[in-house]
Amino acid sequence: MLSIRGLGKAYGDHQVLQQVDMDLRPGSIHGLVGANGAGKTTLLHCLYGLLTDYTGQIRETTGRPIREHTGVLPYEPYFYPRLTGREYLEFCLQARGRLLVDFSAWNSLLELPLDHYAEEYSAGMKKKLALLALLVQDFRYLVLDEPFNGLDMGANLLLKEILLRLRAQGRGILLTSHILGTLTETCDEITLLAGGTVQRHYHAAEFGALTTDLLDLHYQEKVAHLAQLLPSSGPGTKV
Ligand SMILES: Nc1ncnc2c1ncn2[C@@H]1O[C@H](COP(=O)(O)OP(=O)(O)OP(=O)(O)O)[C@@H](O)[C@H]1O
Repeated sequence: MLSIRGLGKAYGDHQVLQQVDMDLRPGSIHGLVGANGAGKTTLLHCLYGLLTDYTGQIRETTGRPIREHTGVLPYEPYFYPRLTGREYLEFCLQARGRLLVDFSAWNSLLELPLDHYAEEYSAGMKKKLALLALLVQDFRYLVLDEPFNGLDMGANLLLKEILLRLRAQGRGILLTSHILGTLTETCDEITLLAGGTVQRHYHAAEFGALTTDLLDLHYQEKVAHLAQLLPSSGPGTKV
């Protein structure tokens, strides 16, 4: 299990995370939600070791090195210029000292033009390529930053199915998303980050409360304010 205890991270004077506790269990899908700027990506970067200047403790409870056993899907995957999709996949495997594999079976699902330059892919295709690089490797944990974002509807459904099957195989998956329905359909538990800390952990039976908690009083105040800015009987309203 990946265990996060008392995690704190600041950028200069800006304390983004404080006293965050969270677990990622093998064989489970854990969603991380929170408003823009709540610190979700920062938490994922601490977990994977892309950021190291944090306080608190992040460890794999059986002592496995986290990086070696964890695959990460960044929010905006980066691709080197002049590298085809296939070369990118080969690069990912070689960088981890893994044997090259045949990508065709997986790619028959994602249907990418692997011999074209990756930097020329559309945003959704880039996300699929970065996903493909994870799927052809055998990770115990997957950390996915907005994996559904940018994918077409078919790919979204397929990704949901892939995640459920990876979970059934015992993988632990941590993902962020702003699409509540997708999260509640796939996750076993969801953590809500607010004000830099965990506002609440929800188990599946409690997901109903999540919508209410997200659309809190603050949101109701904004809707009331919007009604003043855009009154229903505006200048263009026919009478
Ligand atoms: N490299 C950085 N330097 C300074 N501040 C940063 C840096 N990266 C993020 N931040 C700040 O940290 C806070 C949390 O950012 P983060 O990207 O973790 O949020 P998030 O929850 O992933 O947001 P979103 O839902 O918009 O993706 C924000 O206030 C952001 O401005």
